[in-house]
Amino acid sequence: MSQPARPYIRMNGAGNAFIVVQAFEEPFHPTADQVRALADPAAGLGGFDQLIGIEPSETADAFMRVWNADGSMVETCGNALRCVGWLMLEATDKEEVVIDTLGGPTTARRASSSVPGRAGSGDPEGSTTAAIHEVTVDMGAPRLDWSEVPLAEEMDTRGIELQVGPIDAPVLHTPGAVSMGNPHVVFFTDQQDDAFVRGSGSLVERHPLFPEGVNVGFADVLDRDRIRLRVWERGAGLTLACGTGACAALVASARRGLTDRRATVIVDCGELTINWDEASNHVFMTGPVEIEGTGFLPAA
Ligand SMILES: N[C@H](CCC[C@H](N)C(=O)O)C(=O)O
Repeated sequence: MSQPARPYIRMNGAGNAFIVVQAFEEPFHPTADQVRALADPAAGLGGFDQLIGIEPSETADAFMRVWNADGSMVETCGNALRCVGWLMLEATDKEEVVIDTLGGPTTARRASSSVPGRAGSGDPEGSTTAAIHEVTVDMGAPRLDWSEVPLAEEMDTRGIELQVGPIDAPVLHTPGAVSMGNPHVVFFTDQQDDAFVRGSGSLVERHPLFPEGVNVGFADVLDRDRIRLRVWERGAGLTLACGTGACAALVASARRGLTDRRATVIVDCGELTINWDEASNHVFMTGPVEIEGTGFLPAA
């Protein structure tokens, strides 16, 4: 008998696109090839940046498994933690939920009541067809030692020895390096057009300095509490938002004295509020969650 079709929820976190599969009752372990096939627009899912599985956990309310569109299974995903956090908050009716990942445990709670999304087609202003919810995730402490990012050799992660472009006039240089459970390098630049981000991001993503690859941030610090950020994501390319990337950009900026410990990170499709709390050393990320629709995965 053929397997019953598997339901999914299509969600986004500030534009970062996810297909979310509930795997509490039945395991969900797609191969890398199957993930890539599902990510292909020909699969009819509309493409995604990450595929997300929600699994049972003995130590948390759920375990979140993350696959990039290229099929790689990775440690964590900040925007998806808000989305899964919202689903678990709704399902458990708890004030906060613990979501474990390969990058460590995190905690999610509602940041405020749902706010109206875009007005429905022809509906009067304020009525909505898509509710947008604000969720705060405690992402835990940033990992700042070179060996935790990880880098291939010992360096000061506040500004590592890496440049892109001609040696005498590099277009990018001396980025910060941070792990939020997954590896990030953050360049400080106002060059953020698609071609530049794609060209240099794809170069750095697989640079030998990053043995596990790296997510490449392009941070334009606008003032002490505002950063404009674009990210070339490891295994997914240029995305509309990157939650762990926003956390890494704030931490890297604060470590260089460019911002305070709290800032609004402006991404292509919205804003994330990032607070690197001094007392706990934890990074808190607040941002939107949108449920776009549901469907069934094509047969394997
Ligand atoms: N591409 C990332 C995973 C997704 C991160 C991003 N979508 C986020 O919201 O944090 C990596 O390979 O580490």
